[in-house]
Amino acid sequence: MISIENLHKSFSKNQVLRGIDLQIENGGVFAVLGPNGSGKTTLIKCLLGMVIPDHGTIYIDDRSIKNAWRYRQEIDYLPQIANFPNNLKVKELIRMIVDLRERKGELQPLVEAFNLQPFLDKKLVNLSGGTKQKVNLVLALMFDSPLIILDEPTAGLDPIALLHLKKLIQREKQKGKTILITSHIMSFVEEVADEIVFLLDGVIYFKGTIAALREKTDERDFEHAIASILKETYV
Ligand SMILES: Nc1ncnc2c1ncn2[C@@H]1O[C@H](COP(=O)(O)OP(=O)(O)OP(=O)(O)O)[C@@H](O)[C@H]1O
Repeated sequence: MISIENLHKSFSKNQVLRGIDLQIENGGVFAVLGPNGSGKTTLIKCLLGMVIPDHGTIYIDDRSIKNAWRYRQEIDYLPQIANFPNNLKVKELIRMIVDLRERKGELQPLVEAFNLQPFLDKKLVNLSGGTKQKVNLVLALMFDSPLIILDEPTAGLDPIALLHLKKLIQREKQKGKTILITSHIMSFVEEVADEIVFLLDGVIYFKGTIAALREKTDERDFEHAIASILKETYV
């Protein structure tokens, strides 16, 4: 279980997280939502130890992550923007990540799902944006960790790849894993998420099911429910 208590993070005068309290139970798909710049990636990076919070504590399975690092071995992560050396071939990149993680990983079914076989000998610089995203998804899903964090996983994917991604997320969920996702694609969130966590003004505005959000906002569907919250912030 992830437990976050009173988390604060500012970048100079920009107070991004202003007291996040959040509990994520083990098992299920949780979508972290919020407008651009609301701090979704910052929150995720705090969980991964890539951003150090100014204040507050994060526990994963009852252990504080402060000054710990081993816990990261049990997390698979798809960054929003992955910056790998462009002159590497896809198969070289995969081998490098396998070596770094010192785990074997299950590669072939994912390569097949995303139809990446023809690209394994190609350099990253020569791949399209969507193909790069498929490679990054393979790297994020191949290690069978109990916690998977996917920052904007649908970015650039064609409809077939999107279908495979949804299937893979369901498959990982059925194994009892906890999957955190950020996305601005509401139809995707509606299909895959068990619960949503909505970040607004640096705090958790809402955590619960989509049905509960519809009720809270008195809107007939998910997209309108989200729009009604966002409208308040755009005024
Ligand atoms: N390393 C950094 N240095 C300075 N400011 C940063 C840094 N990282 C994030 N920020 C700022 O923090 C705020 C939140 O950014 P973050 O990327 O967490 O938002 P987000 O909710 O993920 O946005 P989006 O939906 O656009 O991906 C933004 O104003 C951003 O400019």
